[in-house]
Amino acid sequence: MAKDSRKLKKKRRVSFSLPEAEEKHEDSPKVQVSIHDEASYDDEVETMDVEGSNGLAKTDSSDESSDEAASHESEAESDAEMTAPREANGRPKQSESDSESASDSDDCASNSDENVSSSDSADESTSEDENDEADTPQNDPEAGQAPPSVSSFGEMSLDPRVERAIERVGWRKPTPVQSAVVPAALSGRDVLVSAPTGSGKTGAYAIPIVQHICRAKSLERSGTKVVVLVPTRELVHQVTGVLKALCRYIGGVQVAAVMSRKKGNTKKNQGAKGGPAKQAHGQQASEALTFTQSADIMVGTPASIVNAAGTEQKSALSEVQFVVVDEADLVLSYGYESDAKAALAKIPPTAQSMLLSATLEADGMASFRKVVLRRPLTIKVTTDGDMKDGDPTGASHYFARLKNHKDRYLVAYAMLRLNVVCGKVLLFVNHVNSAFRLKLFLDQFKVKSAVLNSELPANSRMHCVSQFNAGVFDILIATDESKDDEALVGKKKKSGSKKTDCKKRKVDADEEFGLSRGVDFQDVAAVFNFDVPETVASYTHRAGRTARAGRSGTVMSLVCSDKDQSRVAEMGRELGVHIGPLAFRMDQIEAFRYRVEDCLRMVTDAAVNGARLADVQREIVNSEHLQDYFEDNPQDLDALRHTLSLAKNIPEHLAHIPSYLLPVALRGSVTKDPRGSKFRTKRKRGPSKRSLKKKSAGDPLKTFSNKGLAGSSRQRFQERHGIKKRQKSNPGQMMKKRRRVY
Ligand SMILES: Nc1ncnc2c1ncn2[C@@H]1O[C@H](COP(=O)(O)OP(=O)(O)OP(=O)(O)O)[C@@H](O)[C@H]1O
Repeated sequence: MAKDSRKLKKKRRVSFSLPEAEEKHEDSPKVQVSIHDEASYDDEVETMDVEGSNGLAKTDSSDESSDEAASHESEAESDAEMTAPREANGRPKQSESDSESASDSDDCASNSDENVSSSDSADESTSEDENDEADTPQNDPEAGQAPPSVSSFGEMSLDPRVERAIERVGWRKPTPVQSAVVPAALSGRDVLVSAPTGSGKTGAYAIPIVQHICRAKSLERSGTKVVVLVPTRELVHQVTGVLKALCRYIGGVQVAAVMSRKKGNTKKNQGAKGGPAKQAHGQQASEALTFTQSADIMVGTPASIVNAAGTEQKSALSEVQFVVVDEADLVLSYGYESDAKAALAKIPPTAQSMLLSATLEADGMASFRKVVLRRPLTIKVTTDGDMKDGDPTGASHYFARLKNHKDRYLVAYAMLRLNVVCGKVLLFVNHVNSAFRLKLFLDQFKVKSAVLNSELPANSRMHCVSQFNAGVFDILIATDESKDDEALVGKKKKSGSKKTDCKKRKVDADEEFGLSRGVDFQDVAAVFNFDVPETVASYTHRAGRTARAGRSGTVMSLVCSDKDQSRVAEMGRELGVHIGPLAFRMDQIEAFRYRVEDCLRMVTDAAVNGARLADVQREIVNSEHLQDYFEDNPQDLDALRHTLSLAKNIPEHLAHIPSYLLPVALRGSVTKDPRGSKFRTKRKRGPSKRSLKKKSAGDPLKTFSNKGLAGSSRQRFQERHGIKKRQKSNPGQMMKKRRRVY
């Protein structure tokens, strides 16, 4: 029967052309959205092709008049939509235990037996709550069908306040994933979404959530209505921000970032007060728990949601109607598993669910979707292979094969200090120590960078991300510790040892830390895998921090062994992405090896530990919690400040680069002042006439100065004002000239 139904799969293709203004990539790759409807008897697959890289803001509003009519029609119906979270066919989902008992027969979710069994439980539930029944879309005979995708926000029949908020956020057109997912979610269907990193998945679930809240508010329902589960605190903060922005015009909506204190994490969560997180949420970690009791929307990690739910029988989550699991493959597997299960168990089984990730194929997904979703619409956004190098995000992938680990620092020096790479750069390492080693190394060349790692309090981490996004500094070194666990766990999973997986996760410093997953770093020009990631998922999510929202970007992996190289190649194959060798001549930067290795020698283990300590001390000095203490004990504050000032004592001379060391290809591209600060951009205006005169009189061995980024504007300035490039006074050349003349 199941086989027969699979044969009935239909394919529909809809093409959208893209508005010129939004076009960011030169080539116009196709984004394919496929919708697989498990509830449909026909097991229908609907496929749409959308032109445009990453699909961001790239749909058009063709056939506007008919769309408008449809929109008005659906506006009239909208009151009857989006309220009670139910199955599309009007049947509530089975409870977890039910679903477990049914799971044997669930292997093929499209099988018709399952439809029948669900239908029985639906009848029971509808009689239980007649108010809900009146609001559900399930009375609509069409509700079981996959709703058609739309090409504009206007066609989504959204509340005008939500539309206004979307406009305010600056989203002009839905991304392909939003075009397909929002109507499906608004129709009351459970949805399983797989779409590339940076494709706008947050909006795809945030819009239906906010629309749902609008409706619930008008019915004056109290209690928490929506729960969003994410794996890390960074994402809690980010997603809360998006939801708050979309709720901007809806009065009295409370969006709570649930940042509970966890065993062993208390100090971290108590960290620096007054950072952006505090300003954004107005609550401290401990207070958030009380606040969330009445919040309409709760965003949290599985553990924090479990804490917030409390232990009483009628938990704070008993009224939840809508549950979203972002980064679902991670949240529903490995070390998060037990907390996620506990959190979902507290949510009524009738709640509508959405599961999303860029890497949904990961192990363990199949079993969890049975727990969370009932006959969902599976929406997958991919490219058709026309995309540059096959990467759905539009990033270019390279690897640089190096002889040894030290060479990575030489390459980092060339890339960052010699401006081979311009713009914001994200460097991923696998361990905290490696991160500080790299930072101390760059510090010596006065290249400004920051380290983000699990040792920092959550507020400080978020502050750091927002500073990076604001362009206060351009280079961020991120530890991607979570990937180790994933890799380890993945390996162990294969060998079937589940218990060790959970244990491994529990010994982590802050298991709710993670930067490669979901964090919306803005305008990252390049991602460097300074340490090669262990898993394909880790590679995908790291790479996904660049080339977001339709932009371009570069991903570069520094590989130092055959093993690393074959692992990177393997990852490329699995992802369907071409990871090519970087055309980079090491001999061109050999001249810097001596100073690079010299600096590396200075970055001893003691220095690394000192830097880690200094980081913590800085947090203490800035902590608002300790302000009272410092007022009573100023000598302690002075002592800490003194220690910190010593840590900054870095010799000046290495920041300068003698021009004779520079490879010819890079001459003119290196600035006097190292990159890394937004203040550097002041120099882009080019030198003044006075400084030009001064520099032109310099000797040939003088420190390389004020060229490169600034030099190009200098050239433009010179060309515009007819200033001739002065010949360098090379005594040897002068002699030749003289000989020629005489
Ligand atoms: N409709 C839209 N138009 C323009 N920009 C958008 C739209 N929707 C989302 N964006 C922007 O695209 C960027 C990426 O969005 P988002 O963080 O939701 O991606 P994602 O798919 O969740 O990525 P990841 O898998 O890494 O979590 C964000 O900066 C967001 O503001």
